[in-house]
Parts: sequence; C-alpha cells; structure tokens
Amino acid sequence: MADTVPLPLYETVTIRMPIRRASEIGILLLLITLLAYRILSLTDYGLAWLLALLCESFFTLLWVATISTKWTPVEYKTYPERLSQSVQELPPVDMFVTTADHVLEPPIITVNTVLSLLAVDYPAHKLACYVSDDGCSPVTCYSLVEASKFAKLWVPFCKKYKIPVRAPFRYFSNIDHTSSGDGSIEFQRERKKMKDEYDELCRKIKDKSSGSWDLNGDYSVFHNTERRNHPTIIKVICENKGGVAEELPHLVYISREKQPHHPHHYKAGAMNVLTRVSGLMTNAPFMLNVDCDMYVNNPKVIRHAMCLFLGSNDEMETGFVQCPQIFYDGIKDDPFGNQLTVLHKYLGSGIVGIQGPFYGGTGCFHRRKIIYGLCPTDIGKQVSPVHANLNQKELLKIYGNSKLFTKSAACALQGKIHGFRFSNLSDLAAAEAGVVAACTYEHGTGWGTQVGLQYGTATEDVMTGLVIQSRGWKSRFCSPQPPAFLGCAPEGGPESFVQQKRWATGLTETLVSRRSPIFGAIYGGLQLRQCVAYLWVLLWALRSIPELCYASLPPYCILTNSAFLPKVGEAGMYIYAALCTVYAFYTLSEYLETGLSAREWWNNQRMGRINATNAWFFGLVSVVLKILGIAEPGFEVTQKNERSSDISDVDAGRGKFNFNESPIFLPGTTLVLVHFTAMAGGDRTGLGEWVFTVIVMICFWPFVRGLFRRGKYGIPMSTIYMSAVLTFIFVHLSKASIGWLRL
Ligand SMILES: O=c1ccn([C@@H]2O[C@H](COP(=O)(O)OP(=O)(O)O[C@H]3O[C@H](CO)[C@@H](O)[C@H](O)[C@H]3O)[C@@H](O)[C@H]2O)c(=O)[nH]1
Ligand SMILES: [Mn+2]
Repeated sequence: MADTVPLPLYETVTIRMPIRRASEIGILLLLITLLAYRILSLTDYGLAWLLALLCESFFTLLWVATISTKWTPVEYKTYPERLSQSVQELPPVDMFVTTADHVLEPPIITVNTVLSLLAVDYPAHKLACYVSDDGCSPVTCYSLVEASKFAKLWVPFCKKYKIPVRAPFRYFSNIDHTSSGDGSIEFQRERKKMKDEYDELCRKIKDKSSGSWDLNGDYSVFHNTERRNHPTIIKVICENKGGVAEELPHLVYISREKQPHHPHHYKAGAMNVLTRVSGLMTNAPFMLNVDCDMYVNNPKVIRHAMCLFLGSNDEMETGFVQCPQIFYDGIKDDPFGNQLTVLHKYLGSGIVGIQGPFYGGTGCFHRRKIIYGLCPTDIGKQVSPVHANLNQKELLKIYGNSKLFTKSAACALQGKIHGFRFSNLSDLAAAEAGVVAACTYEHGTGWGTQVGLQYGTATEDVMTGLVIQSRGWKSRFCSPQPPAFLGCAPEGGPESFVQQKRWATGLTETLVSRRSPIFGAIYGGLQLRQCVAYLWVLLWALRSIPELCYASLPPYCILTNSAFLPKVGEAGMYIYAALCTVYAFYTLSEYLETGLSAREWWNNQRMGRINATNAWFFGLVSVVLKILGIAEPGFEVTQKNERSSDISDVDAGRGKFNFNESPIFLPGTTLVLVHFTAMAGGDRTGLGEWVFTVIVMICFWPFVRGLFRRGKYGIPMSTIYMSAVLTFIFVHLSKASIGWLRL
C-alpha cells in the first residue's frame, strides 16, 4: 500500500476585502487633497489653519501606517485532530501564571486559571504549571494547595464528560453549557458533587482571605515576610512523579526573593524567574504564559498551538504563537472601549499577515530557546547562539552564575527536548531553584536585555516580541473556535485609564529605546511593514499632542474669530465633509460587519478621543519625567473582579463613568471648560467651528455630566479648580495671540 501523506496541520487563509481597500485608498486621497488645499490657502488664514495642517499631516501619516498594516490580512485554520497522524509524541509545555497582589487579583481568579490549565486536553505528564506570586501571599499559596486537592476530582470529571469550559467559576455560572456532559443521572450526581466541592473551596479561600490566621506548619515560611522584602519561597504543590498521562500536571508555587533596594522589574522579572526555575525543573521546549485572570476557554488550545509549531517545516516561521486577548462578561456596547474587538479583528489580522502578531503578554506560547536569545540563523548549532563560540565562562556571564542552569539552557538552545530533567522536583526546589530566583542572580548578566523578557518598559510584552522579531523570527496567530482564552477587562473609570496610561508609557519607552523598531528594521531582521505596524502602536502616546491640539482649535477660533475649517460653500468644505462622512461609514461598517452595534462603534470612537487626550497624554508625561530623571514609571496592576453573568449591568452601576482625584482627568475637564467658555463668550466665526465644538462636547459627554455630579460619578472639585485655572490661561493666551500675530 502506498504511504499516505499526512494532511497539513494548518492552513493559511488569505482574507480578501476589496471594498475595504478601495475605501482606505479613497480616504487617503481625500486626506491628501485636504492637505494640498490647506497648503495652497495657507497665506489667507492664520495660526489655527497652520496648526490644523500640522495635525492633519500627522493623522495622514498614521493613516498610511494603518493602510500598510491592514493591507494583507491572514488567518490560520488549525486541525488538532490530525496531530496523531503527523506527530509521534507531543512535546512538553511549561505553563506560567503570574499574580502580583491578592487584593487586586483575588486568589479565586488565579485558582480558576490554574484549574483550567491543569485540566487542558493534553497528556498531563507533558505539562507543568508554575505560578509566580509577586504579592508573597500565604493566601494565594494556600488557595493553590486547596485547589490542587480539588483538581484531583475536577480534572478527571472534566476529561470524563468532555466539559467544554474547565474554569469552574464559568462552568457553574448561569451561562448555558447544555452541550456538556451526557445528561445521565450519574453525570448529574457527579456534577452536583463537583459544585459542592467547588463551593467548599471558595468558602475556604474566602475565610482565609478575610481573617488573619496563624502561619504555622507549611505556611510558616510566610512568617515575617513583606511584599517587597522576603526570601524566595518555592513550593512543589503537586508532582506527577510517575509521569502518568492520566494524573495531574506538576504544580509549583514561586514567590521570588525581593529586597527593598533591588529592582524587581515587575512582570518581566517574574517571568524571567519562572523561566529559570522551570528550566531547572522541567525544561520544556515550549512555554505558555497567561495572566492570572486569563482562563483556558478551549481545552484543546495547546493542541491548536502545536499544529502551528509542528506543522511548518521552517522553525523560523513560528518563533512564538499568540492567541487573541478576548474578554468575558464585557459590558454591553463596550462603553469604555477596552474590549478592542474591532482593533484585533482588522488591524490584528493585518499584522498576522506581515511578520506575525505582536507578543501580547498573555495567551502566548514561546519556544524556550527564543527566550534564551536564539537567532533563526543559529538553529542547530552546538554553541550558544547569542554570540557564536561562547565558552562556559561567557555563558555564565549571560545566563547567570548557575552551572546547572547554563547546562539546562544549553540543552534547550540545542533543541534537546529531554536533555535535562530532574526526576525529583522537591529536592531540587530546596537548592538550585532558590539560587536562580534570588534577587541578586541577574546582576551583571544578560537577563532583561540579551535574554529573557525585556526590562525597562511597562509593556515588556510588546518590547520582547519586537526584539524576537528583530532577530528575524516570525510569529503565528492561533484563533480557534471557541476562543482559546478569556480574560478580565477593567470595569471602567479610573482602572481603565490606569491601564491605558501604563500601555502608553510602555509603548513610548519602547519607541525611544535602543530596541526601537526603526533600528530593528535597519540593522535587524524586522520587515519594513512590520516596523510600520509597530510604529502605529508605539506612537499612541505621541498622538495625544495633535489630538489635544485639534480638539482645542474650535474654541480657539471661536474666541479669536479666526478659522481652522473652510467656510460653507468653499471647495475645501466639501473635501472635509466628504472625508468625515466616508471615514465614519468606513469605521461603522467594521463594527456592523463584526456583529457589533452602532452604539458600540460610537462608544469606541468617543473613548478613542478620551483615552488619547487623557491617559495617553499622561503616558507621554511619565516618559518625559523618566527621561529627565524625575520619576520612574512603575507597573500599576489593574483590579480584577470575579463576575458571573447574572449581574445585571444596571444593578452594579457598571458602564457608568466614574472619576477620582487623579490628574489623569485634567485634560478632559479642561477641554470641556474651554469649550463652554468659548460658546458663552466667543466671537462670531464659521459654522464649521461651531459644529466641531458640539461634536467635541458630545465626545466628552461623560466629562460634561461629571461636572454637575458629585460622589464617584462626579469630577472632584480639586480637578475642576485646576481646570478652571488652565481654562483661564488658555482663554487669555488665545486673546493675546491675536495681538502677537498682528505684530
Ligand atoms: O509586579 C508585577 C506586576 C504585574 N504582574 C502580572 O502581570 C499581569 C498583567 O497585569 P494586569 O494588571 O492585568 O495588566 P494588563 O494591562 O491587563 O496586562 C496587559 O499588559 C501588560 C503590559 O502592560 C502585560 O504584561 C500583560 O500580559 C497584558 O495582558 C498580571 O498577571 C499580574 O499579576 C506581575 O506578575 N508582577
Ligand atoms: Mn489584565
């Protein structure tokens, strides 16, 4: 019988969107026509006209970057059921979960993520789950110990009945999981038992979280520890000693050493410790990284990712595999614009079609050797690939002073899957793992620069992905149905801003660093269009300047009786109106095509303006302060809430815009006050400026309302006073500028 060729593990699907492309070019032509019109009539108008020209030039460049990024969208279809024909043995995977604060990130959320990982549909003896706790919390550790006991019942139950969602809080919530189980009496009985056991687990965790408890026995190591000052604590909670596929994967708790004056590099530092400890313990060739709030929603996810890794002949094609970030229990119509559905769909699939998706920090599978700094050109070489011909001494310098670890790293770099593996995790935990988790271990080594996740940015994910792609690696996107992972998006208000500000800070830090995509494209292996795609994202914070400026032009014009828009009846007005109309329909159609509402489109447009002028602006400010050496930006963790879908949005007040004392709300409040002042006491000017003012006011409606409310839904008086002062200065300067310009 002739050998049958195994079917491909994945297919590449090119998405064609001719109408979209035509509209994108149409918008570009309108933008260019508008710029030309502005330049030709520059001498007839004043300062406002020139500022508008500068802002619109910036927007046009961004649009060019948008078109380039969206131009060749691609999708992958994976076939995990074909793996058994093509692959003799599935490779091991080390799974990392990071948590940082048991108050902001309640342990039950981390527990659910861990349970969903332990229960994935993959041979258990090929898996190990490592949890990093930057909060050094005995409650988190206790929760994991209790969770591992529950897992002994939960995992077999999930596998026996092919439960579709293996995070218990979701499975037991009111969401319809009718397809699960076989409906038999036996199933009903077991399900009831699971539910009782899970409730008991929740109760135990809640008890420990609410009261103080005697830290004795297993938990005495947490005695006298502080978040920022404690020795390394490593606990092997569960060990699959016999290497049995049907048992549970290893589960290890790690709280790395912290000392007050040692930088710990936030999540990147935690991930690097996880990489090293797991390198000593299991050294799997693939590593999966999830945030504590991102549970596995598709139990076959590792198999889907393996289709992409193992299905292509060239390793260079799949340096890492990223799954989309999708959020559960999003608020209806996405009032805070933080679900990013449309952004991921259109811009995301465009990037997938260039050099592959960015590393998004969670839901990502890496080849271990890539995190160790391997370049695609060095695959298969015997020596360390960071620089060719490294001897043991130089290796120790890059990877740190642990011979055992460098040995394990050398195995990983050379692609020897089982080259190095300890049989007894617990013995090892006491010794070498403690060494590599110490806070001084990285001193003078390549961690955070040459190897591991990158330091020096609040968005270590984007920068690390950029460094990998600058070395010439490509990445792949894994988007199975149902979605691979689901996570928490901030509830809105201040938290959402904190996150946007952190991202804007981190992206700007990356932009101005020596890792900048521009260098990556000139000196490294970053493709030109990939570089443009990175720039599109990294320019977020800088966008705040033209956005603020553009939004201030109408009140400026009303106050000074000047114009930044063509008058009604002039040719320029038609260009401008056509541009706005086509752009609005183009963006609206993206939402409707994705199955989202027009309301969501509007909410996202509005939040786009609000985020850019407030959170992104402060992101920029924090980078400027960092460069001036005044303040170092940190990593503010966002609050996660355990929700179940039966909370109604209205009851919980979700979706309502709330404020706090943070200066982040200053620009928005000032803009609104400036517009009010202009409307009340401005000179006459063109219709366009007035229409624009009304549009800005509608965009910033949450701020307008916030002015007249008190409590958490109102803008604090201190912010309003500050904004009033800024408004006074703006009005004064605007009036004064008339005189200056005449001189
Ligand atoms: O000192 C720290 C700070 C944070 N974290 C963890 O980092 C993850 C992300 O923190 P979160 O507050 O949820 O931030 P998000 O903005 O939701 O995270 C996105 O953006 C981050 C970069 O800003 C990436 O690190 C994340 O992977 C990505 O999901 C969480 O698991 C935290 O526990 C740590 O382990 N140590
Ligand atoms: Mn998060």
